Amino acid sequence: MDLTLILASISIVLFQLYPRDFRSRTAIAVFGAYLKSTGQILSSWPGSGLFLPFVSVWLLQFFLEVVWKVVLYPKLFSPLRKFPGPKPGSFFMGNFIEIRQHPTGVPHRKWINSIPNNGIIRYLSLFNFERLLITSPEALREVLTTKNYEFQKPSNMRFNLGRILGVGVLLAEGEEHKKQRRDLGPAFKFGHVKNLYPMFWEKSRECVEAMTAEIRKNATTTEERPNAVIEVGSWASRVTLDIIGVTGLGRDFGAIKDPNNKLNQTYQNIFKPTRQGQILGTLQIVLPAPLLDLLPVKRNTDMHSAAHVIRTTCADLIREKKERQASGKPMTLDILSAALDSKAFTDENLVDQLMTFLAAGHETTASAMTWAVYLLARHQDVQSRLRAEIHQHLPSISKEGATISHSDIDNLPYLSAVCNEVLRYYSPVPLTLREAAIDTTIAGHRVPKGTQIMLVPWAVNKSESLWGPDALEFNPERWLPKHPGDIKAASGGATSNYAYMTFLHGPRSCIGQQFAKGEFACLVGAWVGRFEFELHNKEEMDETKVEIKGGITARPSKGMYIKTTVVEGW
Ligand code: HEM
Repeated sequence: MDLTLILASISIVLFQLYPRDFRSRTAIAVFGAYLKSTGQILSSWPGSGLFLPFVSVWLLQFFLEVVWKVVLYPKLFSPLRKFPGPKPGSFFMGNFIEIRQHPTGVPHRKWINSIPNNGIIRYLSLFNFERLLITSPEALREVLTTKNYEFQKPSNMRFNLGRILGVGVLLAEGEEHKKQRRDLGPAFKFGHVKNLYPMFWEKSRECVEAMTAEIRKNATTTEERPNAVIEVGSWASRVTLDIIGVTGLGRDFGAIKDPNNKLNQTYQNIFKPTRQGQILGTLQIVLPAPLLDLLPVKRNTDMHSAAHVIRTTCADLIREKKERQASGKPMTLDILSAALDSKAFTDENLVDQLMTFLAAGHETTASAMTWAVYLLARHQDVQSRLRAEIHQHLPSISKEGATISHSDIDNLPYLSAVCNEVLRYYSPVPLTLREAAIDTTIAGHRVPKGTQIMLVPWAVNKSESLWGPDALEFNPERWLPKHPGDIKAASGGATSNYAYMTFLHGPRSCIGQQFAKGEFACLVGAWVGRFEFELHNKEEMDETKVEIKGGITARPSKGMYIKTTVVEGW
């Protein structure tokens, strides 16, 4: 038999066994070149050197691999073909074009509500790479809880996030993750978080006072009450950065006072959507992220210098805190102090943990605040009712020194309902992914190692089969008990807790969930108590007119401009 044919057959087998192994392809090419040089194969080919045969065999394998992976496997052989899914829009690019044309998670939402399925929808990404969208509580429970460690974060995601968020608990896997989660647990327990509410409130107060001052300064109208158009997203980022600074790390970054604060600017730059960022993100579907990171382009240079600023800030914070500890001064109530007390982390690892808390703990809540203001501006009735509750039950924010406790905030039913509904409707993290670390099953179906699993809060949180026919409506009422003992209200009337994916579930759910909910409620309470919000751009009453940037968190790509009026006397 022709040896070329044998080589090609071996290649196909190896491609299946080692889909990403360039070494096997190279080894076969070397072997092929050797056989050619000894005259055993391709003897009619011109030239006697090794280079040309090596390149030819290498390219032949590459070509076969492409044909196998892009056409034959996904279209004819994959065991995942049995799952229902959207019709591919393109022969080579599957559903990728539709995904690119819409904000992250929006096509998935359409599919979840239009494609009958039993918990899994399959679609195709660029070059027909397969993706499984998990849709039912049973399948979500398996991926997130019972088989949690069988589904890990893909390596490109780990690399990308690791640059800015550090390799802390968010990116650890397996036993290492279990240990880190256990050691950090006490700092995030409600028993600790509830003591942070007065600090959340004090920072919220500082923020509304600074916003009020800016509105009064810019109010040019002759209207009775001072108002101005402000970009709420940047205020949200500044206040949440200061809150995580004080309550998480024991340092006031001063971003509310100074919009040009270096750390704030650094985060703004890296979370800003850029064309280069998008192109690099797309290339990662086919190329390893560490390779792309070597390209000398502006996006990479920006990311490297941002990582340096963030890492240095965190290392300084740890040094200061340790000096304080050594000098016997009383320690503050923050998460870093709790982590130091646990003595479970090396300084280097603590830097990574802090980087995680800083980014994961402020961009997410800032996104939630931006969407809260947008939704309240669109729903004036909800806004007025919420303000009435706040004015009736919370102390005036003008009173310096007046403080609140966790129960003052958590006992306001309408505030809780509005916050839950905002977090359901515009989940700050629209989509996250996992990869099957071993051959496994979901809902009894075989899922091969390496399969990409999509967890999409923007789809599941609005699934009509889980939330009912009004899933796509903003309706805080769903979180209020309809009658005494109505326990379904606690899950917004959904059929399962897994319908609410904002913080995920299971061992890898958001460790900062209680923190985030308390902080968010304090901020919403303070902002809505002090301001009335109206859309500046009336076109945005139609939510499809708000351009949304993709990325780790979802935010309006051009900012959220809101006519903000000061409510006097509170
Ligand atoms: C509204 C605000 C927030 C939302 C919507 C949110 C959402 C999430 C989500 C969806 C994850 C899982 C990501 C994944 O595994 O792919 C996560 C993980 C995490 N979040 Fe949050 N988060 C919020 C606020 C916070 C805050 C305030 C902190 C810290 C103070 C925090 C710290 C973390 C950490 C450390 C993890 C990793 C947990 C682990 O893997 O064990 N988050 N968050």
